[in-house]
Amino acid sequence: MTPLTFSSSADAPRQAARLVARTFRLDADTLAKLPGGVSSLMGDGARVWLHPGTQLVAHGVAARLELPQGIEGGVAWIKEALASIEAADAVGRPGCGPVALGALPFDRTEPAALVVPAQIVGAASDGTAWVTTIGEGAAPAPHLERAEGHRRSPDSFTLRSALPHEEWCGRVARAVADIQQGALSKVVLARAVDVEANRPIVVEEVLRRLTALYPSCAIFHVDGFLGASPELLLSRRGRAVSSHPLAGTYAVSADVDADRRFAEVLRRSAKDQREHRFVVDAVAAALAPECASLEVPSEPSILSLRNVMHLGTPIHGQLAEAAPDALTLAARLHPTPAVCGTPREAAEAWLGAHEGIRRGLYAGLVGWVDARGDGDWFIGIRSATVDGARARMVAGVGVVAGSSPDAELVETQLKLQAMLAAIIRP
Ligand SMILES: C=C(O[C@H]1C=CC=C(C(=O)O)[C@@H]1O)C(=O)O
Repeated sequence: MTPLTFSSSADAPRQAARLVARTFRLDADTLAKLPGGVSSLMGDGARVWLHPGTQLVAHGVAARLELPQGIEGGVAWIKEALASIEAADAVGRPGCGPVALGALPFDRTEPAALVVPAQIVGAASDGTAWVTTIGEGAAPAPHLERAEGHRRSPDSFTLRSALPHEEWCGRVARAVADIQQGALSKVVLARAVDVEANRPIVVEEVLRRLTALYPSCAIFHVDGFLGASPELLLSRRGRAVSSHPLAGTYAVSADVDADRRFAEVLRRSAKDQREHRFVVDAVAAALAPECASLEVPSEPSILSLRNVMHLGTPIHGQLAEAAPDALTLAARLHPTPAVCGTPREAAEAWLGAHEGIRRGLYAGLVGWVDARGDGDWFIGIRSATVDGARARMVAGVGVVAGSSPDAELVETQLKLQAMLAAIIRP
């Protein structure tokens, strides 16, 4: 069946009213047939969202939600369109009922789309699991067969930096010089590495490795764009809102004592504190007008991953009564100085002139929103775009006064480890 297409126009809710959604709880017998949980159902074509809070594995498309003017053209209509779908929801958890899921580009004006999947199998952290199906006129019967079939992974790879190291370091030096001249205070410069394999990359396997290596992150896959993001841009559950901005990075070793010392170095680094503060201030300033209360710790804490540790500040608030949905709030925050820079317009202009890569979905928004306005949106970092036997991995670093080009190059290499370890298995 051809999916309905809604675009950011007044008739989206009328179109949505043609759809019917049904959500029911998965019983113990059904769950016993899925020993890996809902992730057992992710084949290569599935849209996947695996986070300790909420897991969603989606198949098919009931509707495409198009944003021809990008998120700049407005996203509030998406929640309204979801709310006008006729829904029978026997579970009532965040992520149940109609959901819009996907990835949105870094560039706010780039045309974008989300989908309302035809089927979503979901799970909450307490083990409650459900299936939602959506169709035109009637909700179809669910398909809960496990994805079978084994495809041979590639065993030969070539890797190439999109820019030679010296050239990329030259751009970091240029950014530092422009910052010293006062043109801007921070810019996040990204670097791409291209992979070519001898056989198509098996997306499902990459996702399984990411899940094993980065269990605290949001593991995602949407049409070849996949990754393990540690950075929560915005989560909304009823009136509760949270964000976890990250910036400031150090290597992680396998030695607990060494890591404790590294964490102390990172905490005391004036350069990293500055780089971090720009992000926290921007997130807090954008959220404050929507909140009845907002808690912003005065000092960052350490978020430790397998390859790197970051300075992170967990921000929590209670939204005002009329506050918008999760996606609208996330779109308002984007792009934060964790992925763009400060001031934002100057950083965007600098990147347009000097970065030399098309970011696409890298450092954009990835996540979901439901018909109540609840949702999770992470920043699409620690990610790659896979197309058959090719993949492009991208990693960026925050450049401020005092940044060293060589150290920033090493930092991109550390960050790239996340996707390298998941994709390159010769
Ligand atoms: C832009 C990226 O990371 C951001 C998130 C955490 C720490 C960062 C940093 O220390 O530069 C970046 O702001 C990336 O991984 O591509």
